[in-house]
Formats: sequence, structure tokens, C-alpha cells
Amino acid sequence: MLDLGKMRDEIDVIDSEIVRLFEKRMKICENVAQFKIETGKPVFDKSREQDKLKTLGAKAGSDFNRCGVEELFQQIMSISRKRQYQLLQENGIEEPSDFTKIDFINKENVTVVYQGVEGAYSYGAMKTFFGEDVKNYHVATWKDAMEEIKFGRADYAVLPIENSTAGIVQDNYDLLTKYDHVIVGEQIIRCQHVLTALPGATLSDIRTVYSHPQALMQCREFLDAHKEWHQKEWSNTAAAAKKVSEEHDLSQAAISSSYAAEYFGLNILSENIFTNSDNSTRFIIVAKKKVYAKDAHKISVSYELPHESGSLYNSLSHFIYNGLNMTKIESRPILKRNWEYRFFVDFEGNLSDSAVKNALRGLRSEVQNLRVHGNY
Ligand SMILES: C=C(O[C@@H]1C=C(C(=O)O)C=C[C@H]1O)C(=O)O
Repeated sequence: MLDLGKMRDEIDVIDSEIVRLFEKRMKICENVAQFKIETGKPVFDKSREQDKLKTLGAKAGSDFNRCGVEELFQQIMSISRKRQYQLLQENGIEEPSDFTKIDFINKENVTVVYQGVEGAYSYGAMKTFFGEDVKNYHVATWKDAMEEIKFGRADYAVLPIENSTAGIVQDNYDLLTKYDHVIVGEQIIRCQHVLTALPGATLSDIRTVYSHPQALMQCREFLDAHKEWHQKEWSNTAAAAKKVSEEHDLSQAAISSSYAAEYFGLNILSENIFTNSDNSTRFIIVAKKKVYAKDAHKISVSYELPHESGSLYNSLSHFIYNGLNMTKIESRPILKRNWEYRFFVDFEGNLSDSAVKNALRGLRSEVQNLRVHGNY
């Protein structure tokens, strides 16, 4: 019978030897980094790494072990690169950044643009972030809002980026890549529809309820308890509230945001009518100037990856090895490049942190078209 204790003793001896050799290897890699610091040669040498994987893989006795050797050495070389990036950083070799650090994001005397109409959730997000008295106007589409920023007609745009029930707002992810604007803030708004009617109206007066079809659907359980009401679809929730406010008919109600109810001078007859009571939308605040506040703590980046096995895994290792906490990852197809993707990653940190600089340096040299969308 085989002796487990004895086998483990043998493994322990081999592992200690691997650690000793790993450290010996790392020492040489540090010297390589020194050479690169002096010569300006880039840390990442893809063809050297590919050659190594091929030669080392060929030394293995089986297909299974060949894959194992390749995986192992991918990791070893990735750790070696990360150490080299660290040394570059420690030697004061900074990458140029087009972002400027400022004390805080200015919300005074600014003009804000949002998509939608008064009383929409984007209007609520704008008021919550910038305050009641902010100078603002609205446009018809999210792209229009980006154009307003581009041409300097507004300082900030407010765009929905993600809903807790419906997921990401894909168009706005795509707009982030089309424009060179940056995210300078975010605002989460609970999207809690309310039943709203003219002052003086009570639940027993209501005969017809107006709202956007999606909002009617989201309040299905509440509406099912009032089968006597006619449901009429309207272009959007704020427009429904506007209609009710203008028609002076106590039998009409709208399902809208509480912002719309307030804006159009309506009373709230029922709250918490949305089946999913936690439903929230995250809005981003977008600006043209590439700035970040000194206490900003979240960074959004995106990058493209070649259609190669392990490329996502390798790119994420830059966050892991630098101790950065990733909070979100999304992918969007790249136009005209079937089955290739741009990845959007949010992680915690400030652009002035060494760990962040290090991760970005590594990513920049190893992925395609890295964009820093903002630190907020
Ligand atoms: C050590 C080097 O730097 C990087 C790390 C490598 C490794 O650990 O073997 C190989 C190539 C480079 O991407 C080097 O250039 O030789």
C-alpha cells in the first residue's frame, strides 16, 4: 500500500525547491527590469513569452501536462511583469496622464443637460446630484446630451447607465466609447413609481390610469387589485403626469415618479406600487474636462482584447495582483469585428494611488485601446 505521509513529504521537498527557483527567477527578472529602466525597453515582450510557452510546453510528456506547463508559465511570467511594472513605478518612471486632479467637482454656476423631460427619473437624478436650483435643460436623446457637452453648451450631462432590474443601458456604454468625455460622478436613484392625481382626488374617484406601458407592467400587482380602472398607455411616465395635471379631471391618475408628481403639482395617492420595491437606476455624470476629485474612489476603464484563450483572465490579473477590488465587469461587442469584445471594468481606487498606476501601466501595454472613462 502506498504511504500518503511519505508521498506528501516528497511533494513538500519538490515545492520548496520550486519556491527557491521561483525566487531565483524573480531576482533575475528584477535585473531585467533594471535593464529596461535604463534602456526604455518595454516590460512586455509578447513574442518572447509565446516562444517560451511553446518550448516549455513541448518538454512535457503528455497533452494534459503541456496545458498545465503553459498555464503555469503564463502565471509565472505575468507575476514577473507585475514586479517589473512595480519597479518602474518605484524608480519614478511615470506614465503621462491626461487627467488633472482637483479638490472637488464644481457644482456651482454650472449648466446641466439631461435626456427626457421634467419629472423623469433622469431629472430626479440631476436634481439630487446638483441641487434644486441648478441651471438645466433637456434634450431628446442620450447622444444629443453627449453632443451638448462636446460643443460646450452644457458643463455636465446626466445619463442612466444601469438599472438594478433591467441591467445595463447598452447605448450609453457605447456612447462612452464614441465620445472622449469622462465620468465625474454617479447618482443612484430609487425608481419607485407612485400613483398620482389632482389635489382633492381620492382613490375612489379614479377611473383611468395613464402611464408608459413598461410602468403599467411593473405595477401589475397593484393594478390587478383595481380592475375597475381603465389603463391607458402614454408616451412616458412624466408626460402622463403632465396630462393629468392639465386636464382638471379628478377621475384621472398617472403612474409616474414622485419627481413628476411634485413638478406637476399632483398629489401622491399610493406609494410602493412597483412590484420590485428595490428597483434603482444608476446615473453617471459626464463632463468634457478630464478631471478627478482627490477623494474619488471608483475608476471606470474599458479595453479590447484579442480573441485568444486566457486574454480576459490575464487582463484581470492586473487588478488582482495590485490588490484592487473590481466592482463590475461588462462586455460590449466591437463594431465590425464579429465576436470580439470591449470590456468595461469598474474598480475601487484613485488615479493617484500607486497600485492603480501600476495596474493601468500593465493593462495599457498588454490590452488594446485602454480607455480610462473616469475616476469619481
Ligand atoms: C523577463 C522579461 O520580461 C517579461 C517577462 C518574461 C518572463 O518572465 O520570462 C518574458 C518576457 C517579458 O514579457 C524579459 O523581457 O525577458
